[in-house]
Amino acid sequence: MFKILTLNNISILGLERLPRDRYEIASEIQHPDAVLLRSFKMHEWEIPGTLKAVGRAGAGVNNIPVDKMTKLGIPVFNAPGANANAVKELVLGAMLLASRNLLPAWDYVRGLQGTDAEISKQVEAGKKQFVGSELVNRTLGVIGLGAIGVKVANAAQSLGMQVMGYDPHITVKNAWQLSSQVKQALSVEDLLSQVEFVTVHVPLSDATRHIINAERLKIARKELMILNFSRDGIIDDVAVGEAIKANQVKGYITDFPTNLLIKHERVIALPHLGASTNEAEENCAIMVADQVRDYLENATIHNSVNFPEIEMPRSGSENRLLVVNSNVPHMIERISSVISNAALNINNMVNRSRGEIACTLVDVDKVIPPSIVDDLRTKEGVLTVRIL
Ligand SMILES: NC(=O)c1ccc[n+]([C@@H]2O[C@H](COP(=O)([O-])OP(=O)(O)OC[C@H]3O[C@@H](n4cnc5c(N)ncnc54)[C@H](O)[C@@H]3O)[C@@H](O)[C@H]2O)c1
Ligand SMILES: O=C(O)[C@H](O)COP(=O)(O)O
Repeated sequence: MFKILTLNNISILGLERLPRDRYEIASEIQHPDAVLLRSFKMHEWEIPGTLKAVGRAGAGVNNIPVDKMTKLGIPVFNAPGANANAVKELVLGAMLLASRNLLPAWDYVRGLQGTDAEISKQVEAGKKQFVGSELVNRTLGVIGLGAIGVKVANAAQSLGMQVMGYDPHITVKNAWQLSSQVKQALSVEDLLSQVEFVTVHVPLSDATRHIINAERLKIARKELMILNFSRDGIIDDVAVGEAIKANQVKGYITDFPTNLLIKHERVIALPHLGASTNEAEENCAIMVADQVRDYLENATIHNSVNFPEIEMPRSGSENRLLVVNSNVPHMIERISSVISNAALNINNMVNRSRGEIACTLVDVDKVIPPSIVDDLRTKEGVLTVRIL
């Protein structure tokens, strides 16, 4: 029986992928084999010795101590692209909210009083305060052309916007999916100097922290509208506040409210709603539950942010061994010597590495004695060993 600890609410459709005869799932459980989470901040969380896998039902993993997990030999899975459409739709909605002054207009209407005829009169008299502008022909810059950025760029293009994109690490797959009408910016500065709207879709890292800052805002086109549906910290909120005051920036729409900007009249702050649709929650939970299950049962690794992709079809042999080890010389030699000393014959074997980590998956001809786990654990470089 595998024990799964949920650190956030995970869609039931995802949890149903883990059969109850083999999985015990709870939000409080001792000695979990895996955790499933969304935005729970795991950095201060005490990692149980039994933990074998972490499944993030979403895209961003900055809430997870990924480096620490790697050192412990624990793969972290996420759900790439599974909530991208939800974010794309909210970004489009946010641009429409801002460019048509919908929030102040709504506030105005809610304050109206009188008979229907009087309200109608006030509507016609008041509407001139809320004249907006259309998105067609407006310029949008997209920083980060991954699962979300590509969808945002293509959708904005199809609404008639002129779109520029910046992503020095764009994948071939995403480049193929990007509309050929999207122009390539050569730098963040190049992009900011040309666009009226900018939206960021990058993970939070040292390289992306404050990717829009005071320096860059000085170069930006006047009256820039900034959208942040990525993460708190990617935009320098203090610099944006100052730039709004100086009329360099027209407005800021963020999914990550802070005290500084929460009540600012030219800031629209939402409660981290980007991925909060039924569809996205279900897609993410299903994807990550399937991946964690396949890892626990077969040692298949798909969509891990810190481990290599690995898969070896079951050949009828149920005697499988997974060794997670440091990616250093002589590991295969050490592992195979323990296996041959136990008089086991290797039927199939796969070894894959990524950065400092390697995984060795071995199917053998006989039942694996549990003592082999202890033998392997004593070998230099071995991080974790499992019989599956
Ligand atoms: N608001 C929400 O609810 C919500 C929902 C989903 C994702 N997100 C955030 O959005 C981020 C992106 O999600 P995604 O699914 O598109 O991820 P993704 O991995 O598919 O795309 C990220 C892209 O950013 C690019 N990138 C990295 N560093 C860059 C840099 N310095 N400059 C320009 N581009 C850079 C990468 O090359 C990649 O193409 C997530 O990491 C998460 O933080 C927020
Ligand atoms: O990175 C993500 O996928 C989003 O920020 C969604 O976070 P959530 O799952 O907590 O809504």
